Amino acid sequence: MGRKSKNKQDIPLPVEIEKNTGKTTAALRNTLKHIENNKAKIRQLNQKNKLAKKNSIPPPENISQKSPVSENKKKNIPASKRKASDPPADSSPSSPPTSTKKPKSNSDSKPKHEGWDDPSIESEDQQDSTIDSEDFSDEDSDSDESHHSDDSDNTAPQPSSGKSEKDFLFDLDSESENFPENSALGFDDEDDINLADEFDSDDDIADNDSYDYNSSDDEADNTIEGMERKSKQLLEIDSLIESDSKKELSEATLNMPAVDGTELFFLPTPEELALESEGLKDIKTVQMRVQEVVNVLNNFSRLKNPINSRSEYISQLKSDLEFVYGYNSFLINKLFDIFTISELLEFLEANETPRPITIRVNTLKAKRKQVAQALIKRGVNLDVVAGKWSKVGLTIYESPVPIGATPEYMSGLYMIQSASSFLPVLAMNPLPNERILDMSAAPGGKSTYIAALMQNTGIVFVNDANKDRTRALVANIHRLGVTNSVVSNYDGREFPKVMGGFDRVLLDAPCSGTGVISKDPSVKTNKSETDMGLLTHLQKELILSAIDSVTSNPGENSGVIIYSTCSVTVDENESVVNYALKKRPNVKLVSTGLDFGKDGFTSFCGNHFHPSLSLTKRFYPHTNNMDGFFVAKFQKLSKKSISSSKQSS
Ligand SMILES: C[S@@+](CC[C@H](N)C(=O)[O-])C[C@H]1O[C@@H](n2cnc3c(N)ncnc32)[C@H](O)[C@@H]1O
Repeated sequence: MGRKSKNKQDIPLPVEIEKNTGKTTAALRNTLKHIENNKAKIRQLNQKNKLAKKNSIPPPENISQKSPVSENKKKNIPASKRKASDPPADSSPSSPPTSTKKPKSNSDSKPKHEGWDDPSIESEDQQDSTIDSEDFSDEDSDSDESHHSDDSDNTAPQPSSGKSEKDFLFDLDSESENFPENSALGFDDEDDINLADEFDSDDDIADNDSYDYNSSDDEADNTIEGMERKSKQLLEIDSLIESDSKKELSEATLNMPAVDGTELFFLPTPEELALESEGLKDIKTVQMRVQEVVNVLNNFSRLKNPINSRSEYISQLKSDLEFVYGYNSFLINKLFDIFTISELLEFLEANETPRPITIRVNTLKAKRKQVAQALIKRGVNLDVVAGKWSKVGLTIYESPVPIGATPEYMSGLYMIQSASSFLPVLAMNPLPNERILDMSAAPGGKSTYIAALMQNTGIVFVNDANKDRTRALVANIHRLGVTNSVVSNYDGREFPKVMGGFDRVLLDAPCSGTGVISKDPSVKTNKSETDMGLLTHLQKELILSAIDSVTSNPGENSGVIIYSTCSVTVDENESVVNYALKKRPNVKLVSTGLDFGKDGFTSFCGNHFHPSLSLTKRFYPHTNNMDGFFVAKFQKLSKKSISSSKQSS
């Protein structure tokens, strides 16, 4: 992972550069140094060649095409786009050697990282090249100068000694043929290394390449084959220089300071990522990287680096979050769309710790105070549910006895139920003597609450498509003393054909469970795009059935449909509700009456929902310390109000 340090430059930069682009100077300095090392080696060979060679044999025309130098010039590659190994456009045998410390023209750019298109960086590059030419004096300048004249144009070079551009290809001659036998670059003797710091600009690559165009080793080397071979070697050297330079540039940038001098963070290199993908991934390192990347993304204009784009940081963050928290990329992407980065981290963290256990006192059998006292006597540490929004909830902090096996539990004085699952029932506001449907009811936490609020009057149809789950439903109904319920086992989509005319319907829909990950961590990985598609399709069908099951001529306070999920995804919530609004113009959204939680999205990822979606509510583990939940409340319009609204429009 890339760490960073303060800029240790000892050469004062012009104020503008320090302020705006000083961050790249260290990188460029290192890159230049590297290039100069290589150039020094090339130059040394040329000098050896010069001594050894007397004759000049002009090369055949076609061979020049293979030179990277002439290739770039032919293509007229702008300086700012050239690679580290490319010579500047004005580099030619007639260019002045940088050892003269002559300020370079703007076109005389340093090697640049591809994609650095920030103008501020470019200007720094230019500045830096001047600094570097002072930094790294060229003791060979005399000999070099004899081959150059001042050249500020960007056109094809004109050799001062009357040789054509093609001639510049033949400067390494016989010694260059020995490269492969030595080190990676073909140079390994110590003298070469000592020469490394003597050159001052990448112009010299071209200069050196073209240096000894007169030389020839022997006749064989002046054949087309020999020249081609040499050309090939040049290309290989160029490519080695380029790859090494890029690597060094990337390493050097790790030491760059931010604009304001604070430390910069850089993403891992491809090599580091490759190691990680082979299993060498350390959780602590990745956790630290998550923090660093979040910090950069939250202060991007200040802490951005010139190498990586915002989307690269984000994709690294996503992959790191998947690793640290164990999510699949499908879900991480979904969550990224919902939350800001900081909020996402809070959400993911909250999912790592269980929510407090809550119980709902069954008011059909007891009062909250009685249950609280009975449990306290058993050593249970509890309190009323925070926020005063519930009169029946107790939060259990600690219990020396299993809270699902106390005599109070067995006798139906309470139900173990997450605080968030009280909410749809409160929003529904069931009244005594009503006719109510709980379309997907098992195991019955909400339906038994509905029955309690109705004081066991009226009738509650409790339905679930899963027969096995209806057993738990029946057991809870018995335990809690519910006597106004009928249990059924239909696919909810069969309503209202099975029966209709309800005052209120609850659709606590089957969902992905992304709000209850702390209870069921398998949710982190068990859903794919396809699963989500199938699920939302079912949810849409069920909500239309729920709407259609409500009486078509409701009273002013009835005709209510509650849609809820224990998921936080927009696909399962706002999108489903918006779909229902479109498909059923006889319903509207009304306030849930819940005065906390976040308003639902009215637009999301470029999609615009009906503005009334703001009346829906979202609840999150990290903000409400309860399971993630979504609640929407529809009201069916009476025939009368539909016809009057038609008339007015
Ligand atoms: C979130 S759970 C309901 C929890 C319940 N409301 C409670 O408070 O205890 C969703 C339920 O929907 C049921 N279900 C799934 N598909 C269904 C369908 N097509 N029709 C009716 N119920 C369905 C599942 O069996 C599951 O019990």
